[in-house]
Amino acid sequence: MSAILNVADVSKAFSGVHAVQGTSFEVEAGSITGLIGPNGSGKSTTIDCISGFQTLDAGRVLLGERDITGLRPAEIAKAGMIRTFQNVRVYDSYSLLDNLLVAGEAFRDLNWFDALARTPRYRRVRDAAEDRARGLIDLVGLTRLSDAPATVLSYGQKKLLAFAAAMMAKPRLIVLDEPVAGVNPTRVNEVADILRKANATGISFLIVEHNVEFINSLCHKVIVLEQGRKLTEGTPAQIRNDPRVLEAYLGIARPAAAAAEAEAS
Ligand SMILES: Nc1ncnc2c1ncn2[C@@H]1O[C@H](COP(=O)(O)OP(=O)(O)OP(=O)(O)O)[C@@H](O)[C@H]1O
Repeated sequence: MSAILNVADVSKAFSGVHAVQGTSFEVEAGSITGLIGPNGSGKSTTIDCISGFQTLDAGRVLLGERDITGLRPAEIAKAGMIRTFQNVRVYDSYSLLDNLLVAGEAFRDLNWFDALARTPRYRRVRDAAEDRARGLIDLVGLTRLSDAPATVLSYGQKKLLAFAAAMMAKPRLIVLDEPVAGVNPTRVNEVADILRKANATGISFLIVEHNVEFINSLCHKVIVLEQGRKLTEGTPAQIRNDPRVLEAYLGIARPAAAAAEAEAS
């Protein structure tokens, strides 16, 4: 399988704090990959560096074949990678539909005359964008609210809207920052199903999340960070049974035999 994202030896420090130290990993095309680790292990800084919201001190980031190191977030988004934020960003006074039309920059290539005169070109662009937006609103299960202002949505629903907005631009890779943090636990499986459906349309995902159960149920591969470095990576089953991961999370001393076995692997 080829990589949609290749992160090579990325480092970032903040006035002496080594938030990320020589981290390398890949996201395979078509996969859902999880990025986990204890508080302060460098997850947010890593995805900030990948998506252009932080400059790298060292390292390289490839999106498919393209070197995106040092590009600005808007350029990276144009190249096909969209990143969402833990704090949801939606326009409360806009309808769900308008939120998606704005996010998808549906009218970017139209001039003022097209818009003012409602030219056939304008109508074509608008209809295509609206069809896509309505499809995505269906995908996230908010159909009955499409024309309501986003302010009526619950926090979890706003996260789903932000996710639909990220999909508007037809990205190849979406980086999700804690998609189920603060979401009602009864709704977490629904979010997982929505992400699986989106993944089935060909979009790859890199997901930062504290909810390890959610990550294990969803991801093909999981990368574990600890103190700014990659501790390990593997399938959810491998990660679940890795004593080093348990130790990183709980800070517990591992039995000598298990530690030796983990180091030998
Ligand atoms: N802007 C900043 N200025 C100074 N230090 C920072 C900054 N951003 C992150 N750090 C530090 O870098 C380290 C990694 O932080 P980061 O937020 O990337 O970890 P995280 O794994 O995302 O944590 P959490 O799970 O708590 O969100 C921490 O020690 C943090 O205090």
